[in-house]
Amino acid sequence: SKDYLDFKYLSLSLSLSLSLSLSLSLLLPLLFLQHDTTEPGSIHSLHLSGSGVSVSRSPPPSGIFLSLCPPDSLCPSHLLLFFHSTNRYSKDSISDATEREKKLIGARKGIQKVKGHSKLEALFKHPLYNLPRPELQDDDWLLRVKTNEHKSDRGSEEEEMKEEGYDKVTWTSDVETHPPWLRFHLGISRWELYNRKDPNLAQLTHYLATQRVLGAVQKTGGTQLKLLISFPNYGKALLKPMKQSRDAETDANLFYFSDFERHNAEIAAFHLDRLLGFNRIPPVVGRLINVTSEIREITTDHRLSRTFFTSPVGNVCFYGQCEYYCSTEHPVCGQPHALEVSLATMLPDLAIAPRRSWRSPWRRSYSRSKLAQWEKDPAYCDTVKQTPPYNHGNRLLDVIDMAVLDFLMSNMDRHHYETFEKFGNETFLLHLDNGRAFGRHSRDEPSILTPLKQCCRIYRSTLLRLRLLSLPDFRLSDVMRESLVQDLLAGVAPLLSEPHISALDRRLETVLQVVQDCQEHHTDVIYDDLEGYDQDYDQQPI
Ligand SMILES: Nc1ncnc2c1ncn2[C@@H]1O[C@H](COP(=O)(O)OP(=O)(O)OP(=O)(O)O)[C@@H](O)[C@H]1O
Ligand SMILES: [Mn+2]
Repeated sequence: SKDYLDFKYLSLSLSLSLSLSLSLSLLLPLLFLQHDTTEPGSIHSLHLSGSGVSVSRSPPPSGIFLSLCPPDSLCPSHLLLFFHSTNRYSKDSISDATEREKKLIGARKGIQKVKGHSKLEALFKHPLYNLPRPELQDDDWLLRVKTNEHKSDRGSEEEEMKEEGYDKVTWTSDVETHPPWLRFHLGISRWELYNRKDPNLAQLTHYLATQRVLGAVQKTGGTQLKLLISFPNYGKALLKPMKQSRDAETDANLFYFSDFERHNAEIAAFHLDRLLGFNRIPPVVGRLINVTSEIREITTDHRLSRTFFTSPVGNVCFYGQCEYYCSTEHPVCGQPHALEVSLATMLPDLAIAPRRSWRSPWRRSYSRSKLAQWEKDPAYCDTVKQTPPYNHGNRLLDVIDMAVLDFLMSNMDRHHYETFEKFGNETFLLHLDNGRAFGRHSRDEPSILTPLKQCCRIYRSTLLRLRLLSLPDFRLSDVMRESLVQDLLAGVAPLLSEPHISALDRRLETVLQVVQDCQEHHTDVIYDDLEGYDQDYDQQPI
């Protein structure tokens, strides 16, 4: 029997408008097949076709993946095909982890014992966090392993596969066979980046926090230093280093576009987004990295390695090459080797799952002197409402969700957001790049809420969850504290200082107040996305 992997957009996004034969002759010398022949199910053929690449192999289909390496990755060629036969993500991966990490895991277990009256658990049990999900069709998944194609030439083999359970469900939810990052990719749908209840999420964060670092190179794109880290089993993560102490508040005279990126903001943003019920930020974990053994000694990136030096007090430092803050004056330093970093799960490669980047209508001017249009025109939302894609569907409401998230964490740097091209305009918005959040706790930035204030529109489900989070039993600051403690790095130091955590409650009150003010002056403020569900969510015991 045969299984087909078929990534529709492959040839398109590779810009291989060349003929098939030309593509074949160009690509084949570049192919590196990495296949563990001790595992069952060897590959017996490979097809390049107009619609992409498909692979057929003998059963059981315990795992095949095809990956295209970005230009700035460690791949030895432009195109790599990886074939995961099975379970190379070994369960004893912890044994790879350092002693230090083991200690951290110990610390985390200690924390888990305090369960029983967990506000976080109570929150996630609430019906508002367990809404019926729309049934997903084939094209609602970002990546699908096609098993029903070529049905006619399969015949009885197809039946056989079904009997043995090798249907789509097996491919996408069999937690045993794929490494966690791959299961994460296969779980991305039109409406959310991950399912909060998917047990793979914990495995994915554990994987990021403990797997051996195989490679570290600078990631191009963006303005500040970040590294692309690679792990065994081809997992990858985006690393942002710690640059300033936890308690440092951003200088009030610095413009938002001059602010440093914060590793803990990336981590905290992931937790906050999940607590709001959005699930639109790729999982991010904190980790201590040894800058010498896990970056300097293994990197193949000379532009990076030549920026290493030892500071006057004997710490190993580097600064890399980038537009902002990549100089001797702004070093990233270990103590003497250990450095706190954030590691964000990488989304599927752009060649497999292209994304579209959208300029935010409420983007700041990124100028010291100019105001943006939205700052000058109180009726700005009327213009936005008439402009595609905001004139149709839920896009405006999604931007308002994003503004609420950004206001709570005081992120002024949301110049763009992204969507997966495959899903067109009917899809969730990715909230990437949160490094400039949580800069100041003593001040709120009201202008971040402008989309909500000017449009006076919000999803009912979002509003109800915000109200829930303002109640003592689910208080946002408390669930945030509890959620952040799950990160291994919390064993080193709390990921957010208390003033940042309590600022969340204050800002949440402001959001609710803005909605109330809207309701006093407008009808139609609340968009009822819960219509048709039989439960009365307002009446839930709280
Ligand atoms: N988890 C991720 N997986 C894949 N790509 C990502 C991920 N996070 C960010 N990116 C991509 O990398 C680019 C740069 O990342 P990021 O925006 O965090 O860096 P930055 O230096 O802050 O950028 P900028 O200066 O433009 O704000 C983003 O535009 C995004 O497309
Ligand atoms: Mn940024």
